[in-house]
Amino acid sequence: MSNQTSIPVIVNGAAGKMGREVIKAVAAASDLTLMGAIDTTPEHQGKDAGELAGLSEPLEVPITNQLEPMLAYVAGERQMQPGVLVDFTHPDAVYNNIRSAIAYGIRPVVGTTGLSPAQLEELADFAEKASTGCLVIPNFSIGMVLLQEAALRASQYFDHVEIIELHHNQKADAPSGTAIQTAQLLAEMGKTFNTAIVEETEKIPGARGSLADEGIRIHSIRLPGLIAHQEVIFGAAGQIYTLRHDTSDRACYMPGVILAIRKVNQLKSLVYGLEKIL
Ligand SMILES: NC(=O)C1=CN([C@@H]2O[C@H](COP(=O)(O)OP(=O)(O)OC[C@H]3O[C@@H](n4cnc5c(N)ncnc54)[C@H](OP(=O)(O)O)[C@@H]3O)[C@@H](O)[C@H]2O)C=CC1
Ligand SMILES: O=C(O)C1=N[C@H](C(=O)O)C[C@H](O)C1
Repeated sequence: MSNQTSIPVIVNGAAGKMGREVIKAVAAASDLTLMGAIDTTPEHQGKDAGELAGLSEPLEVPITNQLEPMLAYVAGERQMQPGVLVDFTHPDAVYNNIRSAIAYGIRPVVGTTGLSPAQLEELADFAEKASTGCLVIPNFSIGMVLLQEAALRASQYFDHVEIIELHHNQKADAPSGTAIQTAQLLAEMGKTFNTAIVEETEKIPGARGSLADEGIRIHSIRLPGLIAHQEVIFGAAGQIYTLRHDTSDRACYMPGVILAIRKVNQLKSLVYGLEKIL
């Protein structure tokens, strides 16, 4: 692959659980070039990103905490395609990371969850004005897209639905970005779910989970031993219809991440959700 057709990629959160998977996936893709590996963890500064990710050979890309200089460096690289920032960091950091990338003309591919609706709106405005593509994808696995499609079909026939999301206990945000997106998609079907037939009293606050739009409830479970799992449970007289997705390895997200890196340069604004680019 010549430099002109190669896409330069910066991975932010490169020392994290997802970042390490992304480093391996980018290294294995012949049309992508890993230019930078950013992470704020002090003990990983200067380590080779490939070795940290478990590759047998070093990639000669050291982990650094210098995001802005790296964005500037890749933005100045005229012999390659426009650069892409893949972000798997932390809900507190992701908004500023996306703004910085767009300001440098680097296209963000964002897996980090926890952006508020107001932040997403602001970022969409910012990307639009800069005419820069940006992908925000709450879940990169094809299985989740299919689950959500099935849930939308089921919601045409069922008026009662609750979501349970189950994750490892290192997760910072709740509910998960995926559960929020699933509830949003269902709420957009134009009906109200779960009309109460009794007056409920929560004896312990939170017992009935969180209430999203259109009456949809989300329950969040955090336990060691879990990775990422979601159930959408529909109920009607005499029947229960359950949709479930289980993640057993973070490799499941990588085809979606690589597709997003390849597609984001064709966009001129912010796009939310993997289903929009399949
Ligand atoms: N969209 C999707 O399909 C998926 C999304 N996710 C989301 O991705 C995010 C990351 O998940 P995961 O990899 O499991 O988390 P990890 O905590 O394992 O990794 C995050 C890494 O980012 C580092 N970091 C934190 N803040 C910054 C910052 N400001 N700049 C650079 N690096 C930073 C962390 O360092 P330190 O630990 O020292 O803070 C850590 O090394 C979460 O929001 C998660 O919900 C996860 C899986 C799939
Ligand atoms: O933190 C995680 O692990 C995951 N986060 C994303 C989310 O919040 O939906 C995607 C997936 O569930 C894994």
